[in-house]
Amino acid sequence: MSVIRLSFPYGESIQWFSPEKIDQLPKSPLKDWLLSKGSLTQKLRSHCAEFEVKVLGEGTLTPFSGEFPSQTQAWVREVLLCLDGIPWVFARTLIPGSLLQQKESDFLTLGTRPLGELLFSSDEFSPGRIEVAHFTPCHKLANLMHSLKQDANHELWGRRRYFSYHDEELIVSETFLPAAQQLIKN
Ligand SMILES: C=C(O[C@@H]1C=C(C(=O)O)C=C[C@H]1O)C(=O)O
Repeated sequence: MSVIRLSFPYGESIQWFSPEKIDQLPKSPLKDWLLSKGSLTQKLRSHCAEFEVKVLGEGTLTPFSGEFPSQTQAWVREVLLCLDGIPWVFARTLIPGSLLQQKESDFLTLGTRPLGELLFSSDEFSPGRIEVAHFTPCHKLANLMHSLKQDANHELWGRRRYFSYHDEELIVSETFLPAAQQLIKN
């Protein structure tokens, strides 16, 4: 894992669309996973005996252009969500400094606890709109797939959710890795 941490951040600039703008969403059940409103952590936990959050890295970075237009810097957390040792989801969360300051200890001490436990444990955060992306990973995300022995040429489906906290907003993107897409299909 330490080698993997060296390449943080893995995220890449992706084109996100609101679901109704995508003419070909995947069939269910993958479509249901992409559009599900509750905690992804909870959903994932019900599909495995052992759930683990592997933190790839955290830090203050410049968002990609178009990723968080109102922010020049954001606190970024990238993790792998693993089910029975198999990485199912690459998640990338962006939190603006103004929100981080208000909940600093919560976010900075998360460690390997899932972010969902924080976002869904109180009504302080409200889940908002969902966007969807369909892409083939390139650069470091492709290398990460390769290091995880998953097909780096496999087209991936991801979703991006906005959570509001008073008048602030954070963004959580979750990409379903090839292993997950295979297992969800069955
Ligand atoms: C937002 C949630 O938290 C999950 C956990 C994350 C983390 O620990 O960084 C990131 C994305 C989510 O899949 C959720 O459970 O829905």
